[in-house]
Amino acid sequence: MVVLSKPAITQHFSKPKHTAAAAAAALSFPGVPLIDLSKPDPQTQLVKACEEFGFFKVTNHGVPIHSIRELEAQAVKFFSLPSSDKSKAGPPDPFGYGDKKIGLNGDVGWVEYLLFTTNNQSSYHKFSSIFGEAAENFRCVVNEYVAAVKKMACEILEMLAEGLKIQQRDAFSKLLMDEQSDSVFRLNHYPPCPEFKESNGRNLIGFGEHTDPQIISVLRSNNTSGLQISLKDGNWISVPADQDSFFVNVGDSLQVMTNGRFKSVKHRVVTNTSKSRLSMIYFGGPPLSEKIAPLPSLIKGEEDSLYKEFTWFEYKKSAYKSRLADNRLGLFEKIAA
Ligand SMILES: C=C1C[C@]23C[C@@]1(O)CC[C@H]2[C@@]12CC[C@H](O)[C@@](C)(C(=O)O1)[C@H]2[C@@H]3C(=O)O
Ligand SMILES: O=C(O)CCC(=O)C(=O)O
Ligand SMILES: [Fe+2]
Repeated sequence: MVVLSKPAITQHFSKPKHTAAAAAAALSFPGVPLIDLSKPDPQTQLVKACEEFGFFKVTNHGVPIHSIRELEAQAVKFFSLPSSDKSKAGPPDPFGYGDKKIGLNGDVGWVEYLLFTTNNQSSYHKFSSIFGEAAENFRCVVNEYVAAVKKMACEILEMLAEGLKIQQRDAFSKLLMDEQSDSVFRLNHYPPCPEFKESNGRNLIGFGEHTDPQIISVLRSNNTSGLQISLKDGNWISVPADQDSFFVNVGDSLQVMTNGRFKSVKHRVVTNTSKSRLSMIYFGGPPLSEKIAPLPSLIKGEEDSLYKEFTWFEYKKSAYKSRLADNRLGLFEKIAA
């Protein structure tokens, strides 16, 4: 277990709402779709999971265990440093170390984090002042992990294209494979939050509800729970932690490219009262100049495109002006006649 020092509570954090309806929904939920990548033909299962939940869990993923362990060790080492050292790797503008403040528009969470680009290494400069020569080691460990997770993400995207009967198998994966792919890597550390244990049994928000803007997100965490997803009826479901598996989210861009057939899942993280949560997320995005629009083969019969075409640059620019919980795709939806 990762046990790191906890920061003082200095700000007001919202609390997730718990209702009887949410408890009932949790009881009827069949569980997070589980896809074993070593089994033949997971295409149909993958498509179904993306349509129903926009979220699934993957086992037999092929990401080397040593790569996961080394990255976790580096992350624990970094987040254990004194705040005065960690803040030298900030601010997250948009890459670097951040503490409690998420984005630029007033969102806060019980979380500290590191954000990196994956296609240019400039986000590592801030590290050299803290880690010295070890910064190079940190960079190698992150690069090795990201390469392995990106490979898995591309394989999943190719199976999804096959499952959707898209002629071009790499219609989605080529965007992540592109040298200019605007992908992001994030390490999140949620310190335990015991101060509120007695208040009313509820946990605070670690990372507020949102959808991910990119094509696909691949998340791995330690064995501390906290991640929740929103079902279509709006009820929240806790995702049991599993440090040996990966969790995959459909992002807004994939929802658009599939003309709304796949759902960009709303998710959030609640804090744990006694254990710290450490998560590592790869957000696979397209090049900035890429035009995002529904693939023609996915617009059925008389159906119209639900979205106006936009470039990833345009989407990102508007996303970074939004609050976490905003419906970022709203601006790009076509108004039904
Ligand atoms: C409040 C914000 C943080 C965020 C940029 C934004 O303005 C809206 C989207 C947020 C999000 C969510 C998914 C990823 O964690 C992230 C890196 C991304 O691409 O979009 C974050 C952004 C962030 O933390 O900078
Ligand atoms: O840390 C987690 O488990 C999820 C965080 C998340 O959704 C994000 O960083 O976009
Ligand atoms: Fe997210």
